[in-house]
Amino acid sequence: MTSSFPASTALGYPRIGPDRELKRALESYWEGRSSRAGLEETARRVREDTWRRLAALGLEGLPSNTFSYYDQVLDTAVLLGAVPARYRHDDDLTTYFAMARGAEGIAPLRMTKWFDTNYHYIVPEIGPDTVFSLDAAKPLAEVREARALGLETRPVVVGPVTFLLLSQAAPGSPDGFAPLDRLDDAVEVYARLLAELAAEGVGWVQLDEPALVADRTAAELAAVEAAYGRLGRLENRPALLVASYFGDLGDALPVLAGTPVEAVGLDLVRGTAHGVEALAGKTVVAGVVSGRDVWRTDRDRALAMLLAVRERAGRVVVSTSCSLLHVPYDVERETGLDPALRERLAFAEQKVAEVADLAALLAATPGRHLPGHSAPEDRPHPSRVRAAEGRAPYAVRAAAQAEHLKLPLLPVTTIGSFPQTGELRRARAALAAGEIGEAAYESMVRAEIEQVIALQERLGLDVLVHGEPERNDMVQYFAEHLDGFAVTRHGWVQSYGSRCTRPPILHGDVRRAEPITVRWAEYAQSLTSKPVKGMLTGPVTIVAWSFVRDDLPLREVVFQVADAVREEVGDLEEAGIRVIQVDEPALRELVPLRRAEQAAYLEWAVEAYRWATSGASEHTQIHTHLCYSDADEILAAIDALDADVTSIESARSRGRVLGAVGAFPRGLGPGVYDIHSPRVPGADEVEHLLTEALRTVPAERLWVNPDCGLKTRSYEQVEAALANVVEAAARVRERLFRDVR
Ligand SMILES: CN1c2c(nc(N)[nH]c2=O)NC[C@@H]1CNc1ccc(C(=O)N[C@@H](CCC(=O)N[C@@H](CCC(=O)N[C@@H](CCC(=O)O)C(=O)O)C(=O)O)C(=O)O)cc1
Ligand SMILES: N[C@@H](CCS)C(=O)O
Ligand SMILES: [Zn+2]
Repeated sequence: MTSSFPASTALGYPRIGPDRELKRALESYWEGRSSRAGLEETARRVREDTWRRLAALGLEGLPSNTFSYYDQVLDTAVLLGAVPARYRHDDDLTTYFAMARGAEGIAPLRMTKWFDTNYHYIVPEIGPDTVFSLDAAKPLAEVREARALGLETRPVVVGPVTFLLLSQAAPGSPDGFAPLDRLDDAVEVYARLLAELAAEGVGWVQLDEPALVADRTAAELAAVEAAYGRLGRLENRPALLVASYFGDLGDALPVLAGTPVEAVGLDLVRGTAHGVEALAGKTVVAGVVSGRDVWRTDRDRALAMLLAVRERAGRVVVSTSCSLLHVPYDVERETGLDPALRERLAFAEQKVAEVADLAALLAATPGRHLPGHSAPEDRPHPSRVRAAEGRAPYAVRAAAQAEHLKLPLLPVTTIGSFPQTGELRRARAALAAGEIGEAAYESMVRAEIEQVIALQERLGLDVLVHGEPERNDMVQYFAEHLDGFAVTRHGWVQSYGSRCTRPPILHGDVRRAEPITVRWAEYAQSLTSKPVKGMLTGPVTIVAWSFVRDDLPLREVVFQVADAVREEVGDLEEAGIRVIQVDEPALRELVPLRRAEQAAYLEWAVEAYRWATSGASEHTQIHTHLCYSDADEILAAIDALDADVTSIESARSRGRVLGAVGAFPRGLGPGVYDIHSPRVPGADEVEHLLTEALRTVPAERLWVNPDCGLKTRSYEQVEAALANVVEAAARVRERLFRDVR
């Protein structure tokens, strides 16, 4: 049955296209500007180019089914037939995109973070009555497509345990039901998938199980044993690689070792080779080339690790630590980077070449340990954490701010960004290409600020924003204005669906040479007597959404950024800005996957935020904003940030969020407008949400705001939605006054 595993592989590859070809094809298809055939042709070309390139780079084991029109978890739900009835449509692609993006009158499935990355997956819904049925069309088609090019591939599918652990219970499921309860039924579909792939002549299949690198209960480990015991004992199946990544397998390693799977993938960058002896007799797919950073691999260190694993476990394959989905395509295109920096960098192409080189080196190294090299250890670092001298107590601040700002009850505000129009993005691209000058671009930004302020005054908002028109991205913009960062021209990484970011590269000591946002905030404030909220990205988020130097502990780097943010807060205050928001949407994202490490992280992350904001006077109102994450899990840390006002995503998961944060002791703005959907909420709906919020949040602490920034929406949607939000707040205020009288 088993052919031996090729000597080198990658667990997955980017799929948006080196020039974001898939993004453009998807958006054009969604907007009705192109046909399904056009989209399929772009997708086929992206896959073909990827396989050909990987083969040309010398990679032996090529992955397939790593392409996706939207998300690999959603693809797995389709593969298993787990499509909720409300999304079903005659056309399979219409069904698929309805789950991802919603359809007329139907909200999409929830979207959340993929482990501790900035990639977002679609959360499947599994209930006691979900009928699983195999739809193997996609993995089979990719195998055949590659074969037509003369290339054999290894289909990659999210494994059953991770799939079910990442799923949510379908609405109406009985209390106590968990999707993992359906393991046996799901595994039967995986069994049928393996049989179909075997019939197709597929030699190896990769089942991804990153959920196994987090703490797992005994019952969950038993599920791993049951699933891979059952799949391993199948008679007619391809050989199985169970791939773990983003950390150490820990207790799950001996469990997997006891199952009949042929290969186990280990992340040897974030994890260790601890316990690898247990895998003797299996193939270890050794992830020594990082899929999470952009640094060149230390060849000696990687080879030492490979030799140590070979000595202790036997068969070793050189691989990436995880899919390369999280890094850009090709550093060679970044001709604008300082050559000294570029030499230190490796994007997906360079990482694949490193894998192939290491495999050749390993094959040519007969010995065991490399003389002079032991398995690498972390270097000790001095720690430098600043203790923020706390601000005045909240009650004192609240009184000072009430006096200073004179805001109405239930103040209405937004999270910062207004729609980023095509015109603005095109102008920025033209500025970068030297087609227009700085002055022309800046006058466009100023005109946009004027319009955004005028719009908010017309609609009757209480705390205004300048709209962030000058920012390409809430992290990249700051990176472009701080020393210690480099930014790329083509380094796009998929964030969700067709949306991408270009994570900056934090390579040196971070320093703010001059104020960054002050002139825009000052200009906006000059146009209105209402308070304009200064808008900054917090230190944890700037670091979380960048590729970060690996020669300093993360907390050191975060504190360097916090210094810069603190200086900016001071300058905004000095310029007369009375409300300052410091966003930390990535606070949850960096929480370590293992519980034992979480408290220490949260402690320094909170301390960094407080350092960034605690220089502000008691009259200055500090806001923070969080989104894209389950705030309930880090509530104590959010509380400890000590911001005067916290806005939080909640329009879609109301009950859960309010249940958790309702008793928050300072200002709270649970989002009342789901900005991820093109839908415009009605005033009645917002009024209902506010009324509901008032059951747990006292009126004097309740704020009214959308879930997140408005940059992905159109002005048409935003104007209509904000008008309804203002109207709803006015109605509720009126009701509150009536009740008092
Ligand atoms: C809040 N979110 C963010 C995350 N990470 C970030 N780094 N930033 C975030 O805001 N993580 C969690 C969430 C994820 N959400 C999003 C939401 C939206 C996007 C998004 O819209 N991305 C844009 C790219 C944005 C950008 O940087 N644009 C540049 C480049 C403009 C451009 O592409 N120009 C074109 C020509 C113009 C044209 O024809 O339109 C070109 O150069 O070819 C800019 O504005 O200057 C996206 O389009 O994907 C991402 C994450
Ligand atoms: N101020 C940012 C936060 C997004 S999380 C925005 O409004 O887009
Ligand atoms: Zn947000």
